[in-house]
Amino acid sequence: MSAAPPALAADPCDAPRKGRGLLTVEQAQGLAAGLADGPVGVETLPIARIAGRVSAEPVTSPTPLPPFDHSAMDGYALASLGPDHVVRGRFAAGSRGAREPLAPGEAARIMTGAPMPPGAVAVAMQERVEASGDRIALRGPLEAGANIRRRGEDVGVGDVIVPAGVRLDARHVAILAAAGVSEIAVRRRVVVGLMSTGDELVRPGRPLAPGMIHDANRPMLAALLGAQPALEIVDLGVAPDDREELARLVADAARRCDALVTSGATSVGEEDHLAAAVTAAGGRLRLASVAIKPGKPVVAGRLGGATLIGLPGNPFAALVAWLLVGRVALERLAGLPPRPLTPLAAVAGFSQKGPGGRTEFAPAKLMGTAENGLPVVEKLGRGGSARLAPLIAADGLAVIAAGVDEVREGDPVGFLPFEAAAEL
Ligand SMILES: Nc1nc2c(c(=O)[nH]1)N[C@H]1C(S)=C(S)[C@@H](COP(=O)(O)OP(=O)(O)OC[C@H]3O[C@@H](n4cnc5c(N)ncnc54)[C@H](O)[C@@H]3O)O[C@H]1N2
Ligand code: MOO
Repeated sequence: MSAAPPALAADPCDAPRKGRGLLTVEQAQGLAAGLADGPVGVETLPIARIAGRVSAEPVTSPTPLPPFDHSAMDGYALASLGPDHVVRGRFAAGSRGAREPLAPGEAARIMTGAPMPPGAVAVAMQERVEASGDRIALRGPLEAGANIRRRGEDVGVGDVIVPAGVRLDARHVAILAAAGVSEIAVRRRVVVGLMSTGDELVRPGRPLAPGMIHDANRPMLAALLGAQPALEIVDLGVAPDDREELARLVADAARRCDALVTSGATSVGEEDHLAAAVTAAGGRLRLASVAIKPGKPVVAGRLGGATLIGLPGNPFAALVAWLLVGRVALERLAGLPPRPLTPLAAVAGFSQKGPGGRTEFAPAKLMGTAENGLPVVEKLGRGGSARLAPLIAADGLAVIAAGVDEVREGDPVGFLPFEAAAEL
């Protein structure tokens, strides 16, 4: 976990802007999280449908696990630790167990998972026993308690088996099922509206007139977010570069969504109408310049009950701004604790001048291991926030810290694997 985000004004939109300076990533994350309206509501789901959702409350176990003392091995339950025993009785998993205790010198045939008969002090694996008729001899010494799993040794009654605010996966389903819990309270899906802005944008599949390009950002974000069960995606299409129409569209979207993620129109051009449109629709926002390269211009705001995140139009810039800043708002809405993306320590397999005041993110591949044991990162492509091809061969992003003057081969850099960024 990185340091806590800086304290925010009651309404982060009112937070003072420090001159024309860039926000650090942590400040921008604090802004995005502060704008989100707290976690969404709660619903109860059967455990078969909770994978990928977020737990809303701690779940305690109504039962001890294991529920009774039982054998961890196929073998013999022994009433004493001496070498020789007479075998009396047989217990398989699912058997109700014995009423009469074993007496010293007695043993019972027992299978893995069967309840321990009263009077038994250990289980000998059958491989460690010489059996002849109804008598067995141990091949070696055995400690008291050997191969017995005790009632409650894994989970006690009332122990928290699933904390609140975790993304649920197969592990959680397993422990809930084992404890006999069939349904739990989870956060409802966060409804996320995706909108691209720009008169030049055409849906993929349609032909391009002169000056037009295909919309890449909305399909990219839909793929990134649509795969997450904690989210419900609403495709809001492409909005034109028209202030009034954009204001109407964002106002309508804010009524239907918990979060509205747009791309384009964040910058200073004459057709960059997002800020004015949100304001005209009655929203509040902060135009932030974040110290990341690419992805610097980000709009964060609130419109009605919705959190608004406006990403830059260039697709690679939109991706980086999403991963570093926008994602944090959805984490908060989903009821997850902040999970900063922490780059892995690596060394540069390249040389370049430093990125100046912004932390640089570049498509990159891991290429072997340096003498110091750290992975070597090779940058791909020649940079550029509009280029997508270098991402295809990349395994993740090279991270070059703001303020570094020059990077030489072997210098420390960060590496952010794509897998680490795939979820909220
Ligand atoms: N004078 C300045 N110009 C620019 C600045 C600046 O500081 N001063 N910042 C540059 C940076 S950095 C970025 S990033 C972009 C951000 O621009 P916008 O967010 O306003 O985005 P647009 O102008 O609408 O588009 C930029 C670029 O991206 C293409 N685009 C937009 N949406 C999509 C989409 N859904 N799929 C694919 N491509 C998209 C658009 O056609 C433009 O080529 O501003 C710089 N300018
Ligand atoms: O930083 Mo812009 O976000 O370079 O493309």
